[in-house]
Amino acid sequence: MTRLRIVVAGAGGRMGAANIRAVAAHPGVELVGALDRPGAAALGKDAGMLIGLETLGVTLTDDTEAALSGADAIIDFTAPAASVALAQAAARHGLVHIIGTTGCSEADDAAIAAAGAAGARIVKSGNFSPGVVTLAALVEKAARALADYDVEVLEMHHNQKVDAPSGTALMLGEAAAKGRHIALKDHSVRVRDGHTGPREVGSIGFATLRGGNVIGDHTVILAGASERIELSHRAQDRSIFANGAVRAALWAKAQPPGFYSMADVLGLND
Ligand SMILES: NC(=O)C1=CN([C@@H]2O[C@H](COP(=O)(O)OP(=O)(O)OC[C@H]3O[C@@H](n4cnc5c(N)ncnc54)[C@H](OP(=O)(O)O)[C@@H]3O)[C@@H](O)[C@H]2O)C=CC1
Ligand SMILES: O=C(O)C1=N[C@H](C(=O)O)C[C@H](O)C1
Repeated sequence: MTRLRIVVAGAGGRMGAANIRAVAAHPGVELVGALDRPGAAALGKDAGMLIGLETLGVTLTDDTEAALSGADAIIDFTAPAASVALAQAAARHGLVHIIGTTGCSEADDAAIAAAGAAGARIVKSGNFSPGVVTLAALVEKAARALADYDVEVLEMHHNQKVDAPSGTALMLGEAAAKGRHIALKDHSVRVRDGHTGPREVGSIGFATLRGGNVIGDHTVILAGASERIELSHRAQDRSIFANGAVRAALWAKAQPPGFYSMADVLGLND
């Protein structure tokens, strides 16, 4: 059987290493390219060296067009501007584009969705762990069933994370909002400081913690008058995200061009 030919973008980053490792270990895919930004320290190195393996024969480059020639799919955990540019390249080349990048603006998301309409097969998720995607489905149900409970989303990540709230926290907030048939953007409280007054009824609150090397902890609290439900996920290794991304790439190859979620990959929307 032909293997899916994958380019890892952001190859010199934390998730880049996890993605190279996951691609190298999966029998159904092969690494054919490794991209990083112009000027990145890892350019010119072999991708295998970044993960302490033998050489893989793939050198990190900043030449997107060269890296994508002969590829079927991009796994991209980078930064919003890079993901928008790669989505447009994926549309031009008719590629699968798996996007884990968080912190995208509404305009970034619109440009990425447009690339899906223009020929790319895009799967974008704030979290590629099947456990988190399942948690989101549970949160949606709980928020619907406990319609008058206060929903708060708490997240903690390592001290190098640059965006807040995390993509996962926003995904869980969206799930709660969906359960309540409301738009998250009209009901979210992303920061509290000073004399805030009492909590607004029906709002969905976010709290962000940063420290150490925490990979990613998320808890959704549903607080009622006399009880509190807490739905939590703790990531113990970045391989859960990388393996989910490889799974999404293999799934997306068999789909028509478009914009998909990890819930689609897991069949939760069937
Ligand atoms: N959806 C999910 O399941 C997960 C999502 N993430 C998200 O993935 C993203 C990356 O996380 P992480 O690996 O920890 O971050 P890192 O900073 O370790 O890695 C990001 C990589 O992307 C590169 N990069 C940055 N800007 C550009 C650009 N404009 N063009 C090309 N490459 C670029 C960086 O290069 P340089 O270092 O040289 O700047 C670096 O190699 C974040 O948005 C994070 O939130 C993380 C884990 C799971
Ligand atoms: O930046 C990270 O590290 C992570 N980012 C994603 C997010 O923003 O939710 C996923 C995971 O929690 C790790």
